[in-house]
Amino acid sequence: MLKGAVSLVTGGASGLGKATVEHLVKQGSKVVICDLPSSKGSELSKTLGEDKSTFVPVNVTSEQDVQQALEVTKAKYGKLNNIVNCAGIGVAYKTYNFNKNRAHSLEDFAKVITVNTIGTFNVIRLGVGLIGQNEADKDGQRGVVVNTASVAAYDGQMGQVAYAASKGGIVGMTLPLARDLASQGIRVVTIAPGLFRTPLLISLPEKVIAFLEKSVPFPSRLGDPKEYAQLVESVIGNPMLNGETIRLDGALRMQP
Ligand SMILES: CC(=O)CC(=O)SCCNC(=O)CCNC(=O)[C@H](O)C(C)(C)COP(=O)(O)OP(=O)(O)OC[C@H]1O[C@@H](n2cnc3c(N)ncnc32)[C@H](O)[C@@H]1OP(=O)(O)O
Ligand SMILES: NC(=O)C1=CN([C@@H]2O[C@H](COP(=O)(O)OP(=O)(O)OC[C@H]3O[C@@H](n4cnc5c(N)ncnc54)[C@H](O)[C@@H]3O)[C@@H](O)[C@H]2O)C=CC1
Repeated sequence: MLKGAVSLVTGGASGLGKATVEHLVKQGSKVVICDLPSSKGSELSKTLGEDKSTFVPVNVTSEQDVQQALEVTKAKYGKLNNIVNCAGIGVAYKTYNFNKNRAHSLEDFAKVITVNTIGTFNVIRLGVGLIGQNEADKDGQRGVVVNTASVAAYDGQMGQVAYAASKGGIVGMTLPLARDLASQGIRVVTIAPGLFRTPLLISLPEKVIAFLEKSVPFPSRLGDPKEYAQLVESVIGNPMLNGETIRLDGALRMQP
């Protein structure tokens, strides 16, 4: 399924995106790594081999950047089969800080929605144009889009109002996207990870990580980003998975 395929991974220079890039390359896909210019995407591509992977500096919120990445994809590999949206950010502020009489800044809220929700949609709306040019396989399929939400879309903790809203937006757009793109044989599936050992997660205070880790019923540990990449492969490989969000969380339900 992945042998000979071409995949574009946003946020591909770190954490879940990086593990996905490495896994897809191992399975025989060419991969376009899209991440911020400041990221380590270029080094990653060199390590994996520049024939198998290409880094394109991309801010997912920019139409021009995403178009540029699609042009590079077409010029270098001739087609696009899969998009995996991993780029994302978070902030941790309560809705109102009653100690300082200060409301959550609207700028912070908007920033998270812009990168996580609008950025994800921006990449999909432009990228499916290229996927749609593929010849359909015998099942009528032309390609697959995999998004990354979070369990915070369902049980966001205090201080996660912006992040949870941004991820809820991704969960909410999954079915209408799948419906919009069905006529072209493009599937859309979202993964809602629990807690994975990535630079984003380990930037939380150690105490918080230890508490969160213990709250995962089984296995009671942080997930390995490779386990996320393994699910991406399964989603791409299973033609009946569509329009759905899958929790990947060891049965975690986060506490308030
Ligand atoms: C990554 C994934 O996808 C998976 C996950 O979800 S993993 C789970 C991640 N969970 C989180 O990140 C939890 C986020 N929440 C928190 O960290 C905390 O609830 C919190 C920091 C937001 C508040 O902590 P707290 O100690 O209960 O609140 P509080 O004492 O009111 O605020 C602590 C500090 O937060 C900041 N703060 C809180 N509310 C704020 C606001 N509305 N505006 C600006 N700053 C604020 C301030 O710096 C404040 O310090 P001061 O009191 O000195 O001003
Ligand atoms: N680590 C975890 O436990 C969980 C992570 N997630 C989600 O998984 C995704 C990946 O997260 P991690 O790998 O943990 O984080 P990470 O911080 O390791 O990687 C995120 C990558 O996205 C890139 N990025 C950020 N803003 C961007 C933008 N505007 N344009 C292009 N690239 C941008 C960053 O440069 C970084 O390389 C995020 O969407 C995150 O919200 C969801 C649930 C749990």
